[in-house]
Amino acid sequence: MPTIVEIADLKKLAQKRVPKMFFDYADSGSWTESTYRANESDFQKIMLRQRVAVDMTNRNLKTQLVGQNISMPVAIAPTGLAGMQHADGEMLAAQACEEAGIPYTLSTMSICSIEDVAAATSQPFWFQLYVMKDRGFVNSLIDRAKAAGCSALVLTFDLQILGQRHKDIRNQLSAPPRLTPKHLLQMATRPGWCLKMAGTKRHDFRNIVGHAPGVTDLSSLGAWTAEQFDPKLSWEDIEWIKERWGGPLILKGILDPDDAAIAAQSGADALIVSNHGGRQLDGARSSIQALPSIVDKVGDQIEIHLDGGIRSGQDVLKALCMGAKGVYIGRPYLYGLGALGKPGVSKVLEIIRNELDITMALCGERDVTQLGLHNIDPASEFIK
Ligand SMILES: Cc1cc2nc3c(=O)[nH]c(=O)nc-3n(C[C@H](O)[C@H](O)[C@H](O)COP(=O)(O)O)c2cc1C
Ligand SMILES: O=C(O)C(=O)c1ccccc1
Repeated sequence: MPTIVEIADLKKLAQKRVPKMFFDYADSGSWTESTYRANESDFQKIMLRQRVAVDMTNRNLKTQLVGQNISMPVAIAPTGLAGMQHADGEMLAAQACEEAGIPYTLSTMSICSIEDVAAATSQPFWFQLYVMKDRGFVNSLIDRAKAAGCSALVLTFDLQILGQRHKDIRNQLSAPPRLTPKHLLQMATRPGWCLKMAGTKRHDFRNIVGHAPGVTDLSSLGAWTAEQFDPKLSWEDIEWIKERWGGPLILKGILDPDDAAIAAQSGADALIVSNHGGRQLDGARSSIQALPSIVDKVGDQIEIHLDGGIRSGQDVLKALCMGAKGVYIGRPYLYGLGALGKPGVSKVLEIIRNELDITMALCGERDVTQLGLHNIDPASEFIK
């Protein structure tokens, strides 16, 4: 077993353990992947101010997101097909989050169902909603999330149609799902993964299979989902969703200050500055570059979260200094899951927590809620 020091170590291990088409699915962005790369590399353009001779005892990482107490300002981002990185992936990741005291967000496109994850945990988790054309089905998802005790709804606004994903197309990982000889070969070279998958009944999109009309197997599921994402989704839809849901609502996928201004008036409790991890509009700016103009415009009106490119506790700190109240991690937790299952996700959270704590102390700060632009070197890019 290699020594695991940073997130990149878990990524290497996941690549060895997860069949290629599923590792690539998690690891890729859309088209040329320039936005995906910028999400990560733009964090390097921000420099921190080193301060010394400050009392570093009694440091605090605890904070709140949408009024809920959490042990550090980090949540798990919703990711479809997480259960393909590791058998029962969604249940295991939710358990790791529960132990770490941070929110887990379950994707609409999950392998395990809302009810599976509720049965595997004892603390509320968050649910991410995709608005489908079949509004009856959307209503039933909202009702099921409520019944399962979910404590926030994350409404994704940046996937009315799917971005162009070249790696998925090359790997033939597209609707309708079909196993090719190449897929079988990729799985055969990952026997540990196969054994665990053979040991679980949860192989399909259980939020959908058995709940959506006419979806009975993988092939009818592919046809149904391919035509279900709603190209007519609009700001007006927030109203009926908010009313039916009745709890904290978080709007995900805002990158432009003009959209942020509308989002701030929409009745949502928070927005997530996000480009879907560089998986939708390739060529859009990175999340961290987009953050300052959105904070400027609506920071006093709505709680602002961010995701995209967070690969360390230091990245978390930079996002907080620039005005995000909390961040989400997508790929890092998927790497942990693919590498080691639940202990891998716990390890990711432990690494990030430790890096955040040490970086904060070396910046001369003791409380994560007190970070701000005063901790950023004014010579950094994206800083006015
Ligand atoms: C494999 C994968 C699947 C994803 N599926 C969803 C999804 O089902 N719903 C959603 O709102 N976002 C989805 N996203 C986007 C993430 O929620 C998040 O915005 C992104 O991963 C953040 O960037 P990061 O991976 O660099 O942390 C997905 C991302 C990945 C990598
Ligand atoms: O892959 C994604 O980013 C995503 O959001 C998604 C969309 C449709 C099915 C599964 C995942």
